[in-house]
Amino acid sequence: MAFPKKKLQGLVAATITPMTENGEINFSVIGQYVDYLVKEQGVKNIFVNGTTGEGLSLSISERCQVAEEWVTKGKDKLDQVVIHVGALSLKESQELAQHAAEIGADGIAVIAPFFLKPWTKDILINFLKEVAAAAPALPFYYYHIPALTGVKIRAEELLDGIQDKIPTFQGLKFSDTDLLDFGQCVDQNRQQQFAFLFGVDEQLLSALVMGATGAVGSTYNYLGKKTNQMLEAFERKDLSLALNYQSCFLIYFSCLGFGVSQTKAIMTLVSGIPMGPPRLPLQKASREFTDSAEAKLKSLDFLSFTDLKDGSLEASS
Ligand SMILES: CC(=O)N[C@@H]([C@@H](O)[C@H](O)[C@H](O)CO)[C@@H](O)CC(=O)C(=O)O
Repeated sequence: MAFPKKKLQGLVAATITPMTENGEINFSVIGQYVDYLVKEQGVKNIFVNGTTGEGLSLSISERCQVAEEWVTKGKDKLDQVVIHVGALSLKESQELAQHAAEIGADGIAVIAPFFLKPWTKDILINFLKEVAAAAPALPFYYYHIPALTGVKIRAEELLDGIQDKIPTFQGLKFSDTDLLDFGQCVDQNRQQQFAFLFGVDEQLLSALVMGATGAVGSTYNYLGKKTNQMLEAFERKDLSLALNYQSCFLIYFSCLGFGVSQTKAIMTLVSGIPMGPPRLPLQKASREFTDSAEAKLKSLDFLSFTDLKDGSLEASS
């Protein structure tokens, strides 16, 4: 096994899947999207076909095509492309994992199956192990998102001895607000070189304090540059500056809303790249939402939003 590649750390954008107004995938803007992330947001790692990417709402063939497009367009531009391959069917998950390996992805991630659910740690591990075995040369990440899967097995419990069962296990994507569970994951695995990637963007600063080594999230598509400034402030131990950032994020952006539909609308406004509507059962963000988001972003003078270096995150207008 050619492990480890470079450890996955820093910001990882959970990519949106751009769609046309007819609900087809709009592959034509993915190249532009890669350039936007790298050049405008300073984000060089991506997480494809996850929650934000509506991975579970795409067909298997679409998921493969989307993964392939990101890997192809990201070549020599992105550092790491991790593909989410979780599915209700073990066979489909394995197929996606194999495909990710064939196209040269840098890692795979899997959520717990959420219809017929694994009720114990051992059952969940067995499922994950079978998926990981389909791509034995790829780093494997467990994607913990209990609010959406309904699988409440604590991540700390799952991680206990996981590498004995899944030798390719490289880290955890933790999309939950239980910072005690997250902190225990970090604390009890200090000897391992696992990646601890936090997935609740509005709580990232708290997770950094608990030992997060990186973050995966939807907002890094359009707030990557600002969040990188927060990471730098944290690194320099300038906590008041870092806190300024996180508070600003909460005050100014929480009111816009963070669902996939809203994320698509905000990303379209901020990047100028059309993300289109989400696929059913999600609904397109309302006109009222888009208008008020646009007004809000303008009032914040978003793109020239006061930089962290002056210690203030007040809107510049
Ligand atoms: C439930 C959800 O979508 N959570 C997002 C967050 O980035 C979330 O959008 C953000 O914290 C704002 O609430 C990520 O954890 C999901 C994610 O990384 C993904 O798209 O796979």
